[in-house]
Amino acid sequence: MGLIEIEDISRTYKDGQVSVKAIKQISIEIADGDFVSIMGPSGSGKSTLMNIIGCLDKPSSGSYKLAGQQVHKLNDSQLATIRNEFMGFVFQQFHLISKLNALENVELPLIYQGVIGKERKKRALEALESVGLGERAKHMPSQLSGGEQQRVAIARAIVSNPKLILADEPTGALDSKSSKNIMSIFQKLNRERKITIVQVTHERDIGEYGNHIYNIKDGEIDCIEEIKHTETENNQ
Ligand SMILES: Nc1ncnc2c1ncn2[C@@H]1O[C@H](COP(=O)(O)OP(=O)(O)OP(=O)(O)O)[C@@H](O)[C@H]1O
Repeated sequence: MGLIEIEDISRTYKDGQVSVKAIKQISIEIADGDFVSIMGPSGSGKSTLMNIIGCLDKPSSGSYKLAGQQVHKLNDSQLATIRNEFMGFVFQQFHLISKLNALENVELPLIYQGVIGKERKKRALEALESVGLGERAKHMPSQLSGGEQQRVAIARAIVSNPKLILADEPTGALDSKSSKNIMSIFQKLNRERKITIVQVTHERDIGEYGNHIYNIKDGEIDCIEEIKHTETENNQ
Protein backbone atom coordinates (compact mmCIF):
# COMPACT_ATOMS: atom_id res chain seq x y z
CA MET A 1 0.00 0.00 0.00
CA GLY A 2 1.26 3.48 -0.85
CA LEU A 3 1.52 6.19 1.78
CA ILE A 4 0.07 8.50 -0.88
CA GLU A 5 -2.53 7.03 -3.25
CA ILE A 6 -3.88 9.46 -5.79
CA GLU A 7 -6.42 8.27 -8.32
CA ASP A 8 -7.71 10.20 -11.32
CA ILE A 9 -7.21 13.57 -9.70
CA SER A 10 -8.02 16.74 -11.62
CA ARG A 11 -7.93 20.35 -10.47
CA THR A 12 -9.64 23.07 -12.45
CA TYR A 13 -9.31 26.73 -11.46
CA LYS A 14 -12.40 28.74 -12.41
CA ASP A 15 -12.11 32.48 -12.70
CA GLY A 16 -15.32 33.96 -14.15
CA GLN A 17 -15.61 32.73 -17.75
CA VAL A 18 -12.11 31.32 -17.82
CA SER A 19 -11.27 27.89 -16.50
CA VAL A 20 -7.80 26.35 -16.35
CA LYS A 21 -7.31 22.61 -16.00
CA ALA A 22 -4.09 22.68 -13.99
CA ILE A 23 -3.89 18.92 -13.47
CA LYS A 24 -5.68 16.29 -15.48
CA GLN A 25 -6.61 12.86 -14.17
CA ILE A 26 -3.32 12.16 -12.48
CA SER A 27 -2.89 8.80 -10.74
CA ILE A 28 0.19 8.19 -8.60
CA GLU A 29 1.19 5.99 -5.73
CA ILE A 30 4.09 7.02 -3.49
CA ALA A 31 5.38 4.30 -1.20
CA ASP A 32 6.05 4.87 2.46
CA GLY A 33 9.76 5.72 2.71
CA ASP A 34 10.20 6.96 -0.85
CA PHE A 35 11.99 10.19 -1.83
CA VAL A 36 10.26 11.71 -4.86
CA SER A 37 11.20 14.76 -6.90
CA ILE A 38 8.51 16.40 -9.02
CA MET A 39 9.93 18.19 -12.04
CA GLY A 40 8.46 19.95 -15.07
CA PRO A 41 8.25 23.26 -16.90
CA SER A 42 6.72 26.39 -15.41
CA GLY A 43 2.92 26.16 -15.34
CA SER A 44 2.87 22.36 -15.72
CA GLY A 45 0.95 21.84 -12.46
CA LYS A 46 3.70 21.00 -9.93
CA SER A 47 2.53 23.40 -7.19
CA THR A 48 -1.09 22.44 -7.74
CA LEU A 49 -0.21 18.77 -7.23
CA MET A 50 1.95 19.57 -4.18
CA ASN A 51 -0.85 21.65 -2.64
CA ILE A 52 -3.22 18.71 -3.01
CA ILE A 53 -0.69 16.23 -1.59
CA GLY A 54 -0.11 18.66 1.31
CA CYS A 55 -3.87 18.95 1.99
CA LEU A 56 -3.69 22.70 1.35
CA ASP A 57 -6.07 22.37 -1.59
CA LYS A 58 -8.72 19.87 -2.67
CA PRO A 59 -9.02 18.18 -6.06
CA SER A 60 -12.00 19.06 -8.28
CA SER A 61 -12.44 15.33 -8.90
CA GLY A 62 -10.73 12.06 -8.11
CA SER A 63 -9.64 10.49 -4.85
CA TYR A 64 -6.69 10.92 -2.49
CA LYS A 65 -5.85 8.42 0.22
CA LEU A 66 -3.13 9.31 2.69
CA ALA A 67 -2.03 6.41 4.90
CA GLY A 68 -5.27 4.66 4.03
CA GLN A 69 -7.48 7.62 4.92
CA GLN A 70 -9.71 9.23 2.26
CA VAL A 71 -8.56 12.82 2.69
CA HIS A 72 -10.39 14.35 -0.29
CA LYS A 73 -13.64 13.99 1.67
CA LEU A 74 -12.44 15.84 4.78
CA ASN A 75 -13.35 19.41 5.76
CA ASP A 76 -10.82 22.21 6.28
CA SER A 77 -10.33 21.69 10.01
CA GLN A 78 -9.88 17.92 9.55
CA LEU A 79 -7.32 18.65 6.84
CA ALA A 80 -5.47 21.00 9.20
CA THR A 81 -5.28 18.18 11.76
CA ILE A 82 -3.86 15.80 9.12
CA ARG A 83 -1.26 18.41 8.17
CA ASN A 84 -0.19 18.91 11.78
CA GLU A 85 0.01 15.20 12.54
CA PHE A 86 1.55 13.88 9.34
CA MET A 87 3.47 16.57 7.55
CA GLY A 88 6.36 18.99 7.73
CA PHE A 89 6.61 21.77 5.14
CA VAL A 90 9.77 23.37 3.72
CA PHE A 91 9.53 26.36 1.39
CA GLN A 92 11.89 28.14 -1.00
CA GLN A 93 11.97 31.32 1.13
CA PHE A 94 12.37 29.51 4.50
CA HIS A 95 9.45 31.41 6.12
CA LEU A 96 11.12 31.83 9.51
CA ILE A 97 9.76 34.38 11.97
CA SER A 98 12.35 37.15 12.04
CA LYS A 99 11.67 38.21 15.64
CA LEU A 100 12.23 34.71 17.03
CA ASN A 101 15.61 33.01 17.37
CA ALA A 102 16.38 29.66 15.72
CA LEU A 103 15.30 27.60 18.74
CA GLU A 104 12.04 29.54 19.15
CA ASN A 105 11.23 29.09 15.47
CA VAL A 106 11.68 25.32 15.81
CA GLU A 107 9.54 25.29 18.97
CA LEU A 108 6.52 26.78 17.16
CA PRO A 109 4.84 23.57 15.92
CA LEU A 110 5.22 22.12 19.43
CA ILE A 111 3.50 25.16 20.94
CA TYR A 112 0.50 24.49 18.65
CA GLN A 113 0.56 20.87 19.84
CA GLY A 114 0.53 21.91 23.49
CA VAL A 115 4.02 20.57 24.33
CA ILE A 116 5.26 22.66 27.24
CA GLY A 117 8.38 23.96 29.00
CA LYS A 118 11.60 21.98 29.16
CA GLU A 119 10.31 19.13 27.00
CA ARG A 120 9.59 21.58 24.19
CA LYS A 121 13.05 23.20 24.38
CA LYS A 122 14.72 19.78 24.53
CA ARG A 123 12.94 18.49 21.44
CA ALA A 124 13.58 21.71 19.50
CA LEU A 125 17.27 21.60 20.39
CA GLU A 126 17.51 17.95 19.31
CA ALA A 127 15.96 18.86 15.95
CA LEU A 128 18.45 21.72 15.52
CA GLU A 129 21.32 19.40 16.45
CA SER A 130 20.16 16.86 13.87
CA VAL A 131 20.65 19.49 11.13
CA GLY A 132 24.03 20.53 12.59
CA LEU A 133 22.86 23.79 14.16
CA GLY A 134 22.97 23.05 17.88
CA GLU A 135 25.52 25.84 18.32
CA ARG A 136 23.33 28.40 16.57
CA ALA A 137 20.17 27.97 18.67
CA LYS A 138 20.19 31.55 20.00
CA HIS A 139 20.93 33.19 16.64
CA MET A 140 18.25 35.30 14.98
CA PRO A 141 17.37 34.42 11.34
CA SER A 142 19.14 37.62 10.16
CA GLN A 143 22.37 36.32 11.73
CA LEU A 144 22.23 33.07 9.75
CA SER A 145 23.19 32.30 6.16
CA GLY A 146 20.52 31.20 3.67
CA GLY A 147 21.60 27.56 3.99
CA GLU A 148 21.50 27.78 7.79
CA GLN A 149 18.04 29.37 7.69
CA GLN A 150 16.81 26.52 5.51
CA ARG A 151 18.28 24.05 8.01
CA VAL A 152 16.32 25.79 10.79
CA ALA A 153 13.21 25.45 8.60
CA ILE A 154 13.95 21.72 8.20
CA ALA A 155 14.40 21.36 11.97
CA ARG A 156 11.01 23.06 12.40
CA ALA A 157 9.50 20.65 9.83
CA ILE A 158 10.81 17.52 11.58
CA VAL A 159 10.36 18.52 15.24
CA SER A 160 6.92 16.91 15.44
CA ASN A 161 8.14 13.64 13.86
CA PRO A 162 6.20 13.82 10.59
CA LYS A 163 5.81 10.82 8.28
CA LEU A 164 6.07 13.11 5.28
CA ILE A 165 8.13 16.17 4.34
CA LEU A 166 6.82 18.32 1.50
CA ALA A 167 9.33 20.75 0.07
CA ASP A 168 8.56 23.32 -2.64
CA GLU A 169 11.81 24.40 -4.34
CA PRO A 170 13.80 23.93 -1.09
CA THR A 171 17.09 24.91 -2.76
CA GLY A 172 15.66 27.57 -5.08
CA ALA A 173 17.18 30.43 -3.06
CA LEU A 174 20.49 28.74 -2.21
CA ASP A 175 23.98 28.49 -3.73
CA SER A 176 25.12 25.10 -4.93
CA LYS A 177 27.15 24.20 -1.81
CA SER A 178 24.23 24.91 0.55
CA SER A 179 21.87 23.12 -1.85
CA LYS A 180 23.98 19.96 -1.66
CA ASN A 181 24.04 20.21 2.11
CA ILE A 182 20.23 20.48 2.25
CA MET A 183 19.87 17.47 -0.07
CA SER A 184 22.27 15.42 2.09
CA ILE A 185 20.10 16.24 5.10
CA PHE A 186 16.99 15.13 3.20
CA GLN A 187 18.68 11.87 2.20
CA LYS A 188 19.71 11.24 5.78
CA LEU A 189 16.19 11.89 7.11
CA ASN A 190 14.82 9.62 4.40
CA ARG A 191 17.27 6.76 4.94
CA GLU A 192 17.77 6.87 8.69
CA ARG A 193 14.42 8.11 9.96
CA LYS A 194 12.35 6.66 7.10
CA ILE A 195 10.63 9.98 6.48
CA THR A 196 8.92 10.06 3.08
CA ILE A 197 9.98 13.14 1.11
CA VAL A 198 8.26 14.81 -1.84
CA GLN A 199 9.98 17.86 -3.30
CA VAL A 200 9.42 20.12 -6.28
CA THR A 201 12.53 21.33 -8.07
CA HIS A 202 13.57 22.90 -11.35
CA GLU A 203 17.12 21.60 -11.07
CA ARG A 204 17.90 18.17 -12.46
CA ASP A 205 20.90 17.56 -10.16
CA ILE A 206 18.72 18.35 -7.12
CA GLY A 207 15.94 16.09 -8.44
CA GLU A 208 18.43 13.24 -8.70
CA TYR A 209 18.94 13.15 -4.94
CA GLY A 210 15.51 11.47 -4.84
CA ASN A 211 14.76 7.83 -5.61
CA HIS A 212 12.17 8.72 -8.24
CA ILE A 213 11.63 11.69 -10.52
CA TYR A 214 8.03 12.36 -11.56
CA ASN A 215 8.13 14.44 -14.73
CA ILE A 216 4.96 16.45 -15.16
CA LYS A 217 3.93 18.14 -18.40
CA ASP A 218 0.72 20.03 -19.21
CA GLY A 219 -0.95 18.79 -16.03
CA GLU A 220 -0.18 15.12 -16.67
CA ILE A 221 2.53 12.71 -15.56
CA ASP A 222 4.82 12.40 -18.55
CA CYS A 223 7.14 9.75 -17.15
CA ILE A 224 8.47 8.39 -13.87
CA GLU A 225 12.22 7.75 -13.64
CA GLU A 226 13.93 5.60 -11.08
CA ILE A 227 17.25 7.02 -9.86
CA LYS A 228 19.84 4.44 -8.89
CA HIS A 229 22.17 5.54 -6.11
CA THR A 230 25.59 3.97 -5.77
CA GLU A 231 26.72 2.01 -2.70
CA THR A 232 29.15 4.75 -1.65
CA GLU A 233 26.42 7.36 -1.87
CA ASN A 234 24.09 5.13 0.14
CA ASN A 235 26.66 4.74 2.89
CA GLN A 236 27.47 8.42 3.18
N1 LIG B 1 -5.22 30.20 -8.29
C1 LIG B 1 -5.19 30.00 -9.61
N2 LIG B 1 -6.17 30.48 -10.40
C2 LIG B 1 -6.15 30.27 -11.74
N3 LIG B 1 -5.20 29.57 -12.39
C3 LIG B 1 -4.19 29.07 -11.65
C4 LIG B 1 -4.13 29.25 -10.22
N4 LIG B 1 -3.00 28.63 -9.76
C5 LIG B 1 -2.40 28.09 -10.84
N5 LIG B 1 -3.10 28.34 -11.97
C6 LIG B 1 -2.77 27.88 -13.33
O1 LIG B 1 -2.67 26.45 -13.30
C7 LIG B 1 -1.57 26.00 -14.09
C8 LIG B 1 -0.58 25.21 -13.20
O2 LIG B 1 0.01 26.08 -12.24
P1 LIG B 1 1.05 25.59 -11.14
O3 LIG B 1 1.31 26.77 -10.24
O4 LIG B 1 0.55 24.35 -10.52
O5 LIG B 1 2.33 25.28 -12.06
P2 LIG B 1 3.85 25.02 -11.64
O6 LIG B 1 4.29 23.85 -12.45
O7 LIG B 1 3.97 24.91 -10.17
O8 LIG B 1 4.57 26.34 -12.16
P3 LIG B 1 5.92 27.10 -11.64
O9 LIG B 1 7.06 26.15 -11.90
O10 LIG B 1 5.98 28.31 -12.52
O11 LIG B 1 5.73 27.40 -10.18
C9 LIG B 1 -0.95 27.26 -14.71
O12 LIG B 1 -1.49 27.41 -16.00
C10 LIG B 1 -1.42 28.38 -13.81
O13 LIG B 1 -1.54 29.60 -14.53
